[in-house]
Formats: sequence, C-alpha cells, structure tokens
Amino acid sequence: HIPEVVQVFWLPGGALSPSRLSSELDAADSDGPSSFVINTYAGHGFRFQAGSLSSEAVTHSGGQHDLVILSKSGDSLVADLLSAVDLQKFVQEMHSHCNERDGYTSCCYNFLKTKRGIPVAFADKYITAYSPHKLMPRVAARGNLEDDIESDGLDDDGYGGHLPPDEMLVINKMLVPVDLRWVHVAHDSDVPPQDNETTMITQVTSESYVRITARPGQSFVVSKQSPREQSRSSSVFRYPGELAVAIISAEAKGLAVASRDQDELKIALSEIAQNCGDSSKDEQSFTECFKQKAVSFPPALALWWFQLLWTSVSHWLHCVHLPDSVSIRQVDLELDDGTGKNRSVKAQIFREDPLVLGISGLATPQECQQLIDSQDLKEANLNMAFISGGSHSKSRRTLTKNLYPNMQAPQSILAKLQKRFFQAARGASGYELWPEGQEPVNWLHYKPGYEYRPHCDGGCGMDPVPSGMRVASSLLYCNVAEQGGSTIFTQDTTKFTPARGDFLFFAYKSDPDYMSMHAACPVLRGIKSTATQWYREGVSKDYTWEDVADLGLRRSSEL
Ligand SMILES: O=C(O)CCC(=O)C(=O)O
Ligand SMILES: [Fe+2]
Repeated sequence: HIPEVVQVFWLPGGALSPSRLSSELDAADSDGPSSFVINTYAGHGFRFQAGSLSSEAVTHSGGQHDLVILSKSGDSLVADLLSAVDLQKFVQEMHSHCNERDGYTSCCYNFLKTKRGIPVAFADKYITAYSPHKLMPRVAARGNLEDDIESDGLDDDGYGGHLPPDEMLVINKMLVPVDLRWVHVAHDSDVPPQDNETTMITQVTSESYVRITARPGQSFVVSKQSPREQSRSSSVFRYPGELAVAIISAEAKGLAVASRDQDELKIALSEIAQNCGDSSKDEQSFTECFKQKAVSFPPALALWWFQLLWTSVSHWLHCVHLPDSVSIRQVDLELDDGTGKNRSVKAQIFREDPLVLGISGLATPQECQQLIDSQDLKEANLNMAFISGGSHSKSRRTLTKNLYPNMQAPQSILAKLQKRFFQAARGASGYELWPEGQEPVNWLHYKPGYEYRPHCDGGCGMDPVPSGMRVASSLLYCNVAEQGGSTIFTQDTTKFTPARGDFLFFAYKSDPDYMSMHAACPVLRGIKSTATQWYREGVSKDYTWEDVADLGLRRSSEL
C-alpha cells in the first residue's frame, strides 16, 4: 500500500538506458490498493516514483499481461515485475498447490499474497486469468446485423474510437450458419487443420455477428456444412491484434474471410464515403447514401464503424471532402541562411486570428532526408506508450519520438532546422521565441490509418496564456502522405495539405474560443512524418520549460 500518487516514467530504451529520454507518462492515484494499465511495447522500461521514493527500472517483456507490483520496503519503492510467462507459471503452481485442499479460494488468495504480494483485491483476476481454460477465446457478445449496434454496449467511451484490445468482431454475411473454431495447435498454413486440432467456439448464425476475445496470433477456422456434398468448406484466418472485423461471405468455392484491422477498416470506409461526398450538404442524406453504398458491409455496422473510426461524419468531410484553405494574403519573412546572409521567404496566411501560416519548402527535400537519416530517427525506436484512461494520448494514433537538438553542434541538421523554425516563428508572430529552454522537437510518424484526433497543444480557452506556457506550435512535414494526412483546424474550415518540406505555424497565445484546436487527418495512402516544435515565451537556459509550473498540457506526458 503506497498512500501517494505514483508517477510513472517511461524509458523507451528499456531499463538499461534509464536516464535517456526518461519522460513522465502520467500519475496514477493510489488510494488503497489500486491498479492502472500501461499500454506499451516489448523492451520499454518504466520507473516509478511515489513522493520521495523511487523505484529501480523494470523492462516490459512484451507479454500481454506483465504485472508490476509496487510496494514500499524501508526507504525504497520496490517494483516487482512478473512477466506474463512468470505469471502463468506462478498461477499454475498455485492451482496445483491449492487443488487438493479445502478452502481452495482462500488458499489461492493466500498463495498470491504471501508468495508475490498480489493484493486480495486483485486475486480473483489472477486466479482465473491463467487457468488452463483461459487461453480459449470466448464469446463476448452477439447480435443480428440489423440490430442497433449502439445499444449493444459497443460504445466508444473510453476507447477513443479504437477497439478494446483483444477483441474481434466476426460477421457472418452468408445465408447459412457457420462454425467458428479456435485452432489450438501452432498452425501456419491456409490448409484447414484437423478437427482434433481445433475447439469449437460458437456457431455464428446467418447474417449475424459475434464479438470474441482473442489473443494476437491466434488462428481460427470458419466452416459450413454443405448438405449436398456432405463435406465442409472452411477458411483459416489469424487474429493479428487490434483487429476490428472479420467478414465471412460466400464465394464460388465456398466461403471467404476478409479480415481488416482498424486502420484498414478506416480507409475502406472512407473509400465508400467518397461516393457520397456530394450529398454532404445535409448529414442525413449523406448517411443514407453511405448506408446504401456500403454493400460489402452490414449497413448498420458500417455506419457505426465509420463514425467511430472517423470521429464523426463532419470530421471525415473536413478531412477528405473539403478543399484546402486558400491564402488570404502573403507576407515576406527574413531568415538568415546560416552563412550570415539573409534570405527572404514567402509565407501564406490562412487565418489571421488566431494565426495560421504556411511556408512552402522551408526545408529542402535533402534537409528532410538528412533529418530522417539522422541517428535519432530509426523507426524501431518510435513507439507509443500510454496509461489507459489518459485522454489525450488515446487520440493520437501515431508513432512518436522526442528529438533533442544539440546547441553545441549548431551544424547538426536538427539544430539548424530548429534555428530556422524559431526565426520563422518570430517573424510570423512577433513573439519573443528563442530555442534555449524550449521543449524538444517531437517527431511523429504516421502509417496508413494513423491520425491525431482533435486536440489543443496548449492554450485553448485562455486569454492570454500565463508566461512560460506554450503560445504557438509549428510542424515541418518531412514525409507527406500520397493521400490523406492533412492538418485541419476543427472549429472552422481551415485546412492544410502539405508538400514535403512545408512548414505550418499556428499561434494560440490568446485563444478564448478554442480556435487553435486541430487534428492530423488519417493517412489514407503512403506515410507522413512531421517534426513538431512547441513555442513558449519566457523560458531560457536557466528557466527551462521543465521549470515552468505547467498548468496546461505537457507534451512529454502524452508520449
Ligand atoms: O501531424 C499533424 O498534422 C499534427 C501534429 C500535431 O498536432 C502535434 O504534433 O501536436
Ligand atoms: Fe497538435
């Protein structure tokens, strides 16, 4: 029991590089035994702090259910990590230890508590979690395709538009029922496994769906009895994790399964919506049209998914259908070209107040490439971690990494570009913005389907923001999507679709009406990478952004 708030620090490089890029994830309130979930990837490390107590770093093994138990021992905070594999062995030990005894449940409680300090409050979860039956996928819900899906509890509350992990929706579009079986032996081919290698999960009746719990990598077989041939036709598919939907339909040979993860589904639904963009004047006719065009999906589901994955119909319209903003006027900004000489660049104003301004080609394609090739930017190091329940993190489905310009190496590409960002930012806004003491540059990498949902970087609702807090942001686009990936301002129709090397600057020092709220639209084709710089006034080498008592969002806490 740790009667304090626990701070969680993320160590992207794992426990072996604890000092590098340590960033605060979030604080988890612990009033009595409580728990929180960290969504992360194998190899990432975490360190915990409660008041003045600090723990050693632990590294996530990559199992689905690594468990960290925090406890206090003398003057230190102990973070005991049980990997999913340890946990499974441990719980099996418990089952065999307690099996023969009276008072099975209290024996289990005792075992968990005394051997590994798992509080009774969580014991039930672990007693069942790794029981031998646990790996078997289970039916979580079922319904007919014509049912009102929303009333099924499939609302997006808490999921930020993404599916709960480890669930998939299996839709049977055929006029006959199919059997859904789990392949419980390792299976790597498309050839259906033997019956004795599978276990029946459920029958999915005609034109209906089931939601089942599943673990990434598990394989499934669907089959239907063919009365004439007295044989089965079957199809095997694998749950890749985060899968939104597997649709079973009739095919000449028998049946076919099309499975899509949430990113693929988002894109497929957008393609359908494209046919209806013209009816966008009235949302109702748009949705009617959409339902009609969504022939390959059950219509009620398709619309539900569309709204869930695309935030809303109007968000899709803004992202995909509305044209880019046109420049209201052009201004000349003076930049020094690094050799002491000034060069003048043209900037386009897309909105006067709060300002949105673009500069095409602020960086050359070569400079962008140099940045991408630089040490810090290997895609393998880009990943996400966040605490479940953290609201702004969920809205960001993109890979991210902080980049620290080395001021002692002014010729490094990052330092050079950052200097240019600040010159452009000062010229555009007239604010006192200087590189010293500012937040790192934040690199974002978007794959197809990835996006950053509507959010504010800083001062939404403030007029003006307190000194030391963010007053503006800029983006340098180093890879641009072939389709999608625009940056939009969601309170009006401002929209910017970048070309490589473009720069977008927007200010919010005074933004009482949330006009700086913005989003990165889903990438539909290709990839997109941006370098974000946030700007604060009043910070310096001696009073850095980390010294500012931050009332607003602190980006590192979103990582
Ligand atoms: O990538 C984009 O278009 C937007 C990124 C963004 O909003 C941010 O980094 O805060
Ligand atoms: Fe942003």
